[in-house]
Amino acid sequence: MAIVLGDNRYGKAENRLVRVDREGDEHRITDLTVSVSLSGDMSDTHLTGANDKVLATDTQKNTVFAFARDGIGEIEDFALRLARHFVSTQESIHAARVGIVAHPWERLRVGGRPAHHSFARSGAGTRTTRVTYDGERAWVLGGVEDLTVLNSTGSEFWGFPRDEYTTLVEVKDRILATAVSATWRYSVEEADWAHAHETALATLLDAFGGTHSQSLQQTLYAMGQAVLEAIPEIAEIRFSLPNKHHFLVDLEPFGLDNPGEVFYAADRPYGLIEGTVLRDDAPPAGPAWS
Ligand SMILES: O=c1[nH]c(=O)c2[nH]c(=O)[nH]c2[nH]1
Repeated sequence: MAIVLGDNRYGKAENRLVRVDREGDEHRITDLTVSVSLSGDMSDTHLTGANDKVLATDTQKNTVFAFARDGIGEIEDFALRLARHFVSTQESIHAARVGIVAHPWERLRVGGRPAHHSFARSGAGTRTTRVTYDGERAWVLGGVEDLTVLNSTGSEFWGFPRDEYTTLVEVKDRILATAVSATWRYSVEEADWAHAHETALATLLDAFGGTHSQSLQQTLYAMGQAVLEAIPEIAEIRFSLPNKHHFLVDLEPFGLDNPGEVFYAADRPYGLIEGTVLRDDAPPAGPAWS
């Protein structure tokens, strides 16, 4: 028996980067969390402690900030620039993964007008990307996290199996709420990323609101199908959807009825509905998800 080094990668995770772009008095904020992860010829550092092939994670962090000096642009492009840089400048680095989460800020209104330099953190979903580059080609993921949505009707759940442990009552009208985490895989290395993201987001929301749902699973598929139909450059989309249960409160002990108006919004446990929707002729994902 021999013991060998398996897969490994290393990098600087969660670099918090804020850039202010100024056009006269008017400012724009880009607020990112950037994670870098590199892999390659890293046997020596693990086996002998020789670090001559290890681009320090501190250098990786500095590179993120230095690259931001000349502008960030779309997060997908920023991630591509960084990933290509690490692989093309360091012989020992064979692959780079750069993940970015963009934290949204909304311009405040001050004195009834859009403020020049005042913002509030907005809560409507967080844009994400992850780029993997192997020296030859790049794989680009886009996505959204924490997009909390709710339908106050138009949702049913019934017809499920009943066994000795089943207490859930069948319903033809319920609240359906979730915090959408979706990650989609582009089949291209270049695109109008901003437009694709906006379209994906608008399509997701439209499908969520527009689907009369028999289950969150059905809504998941409807959202995925709509995104793939709307954006030819997206090959595959993966969802993680917590079912944010809203239970009708029993008001009978207080001598009151509850005609579907008062709910307890449960925190946990929650159903977790996960699934992938993809084109049957989708190109191979390569290392995109790994
Ligand atoms: O949309 C739903 N899917 C389920 O699988 C499920 N299971 C459950 O208890 N409630 C729900 N709702």
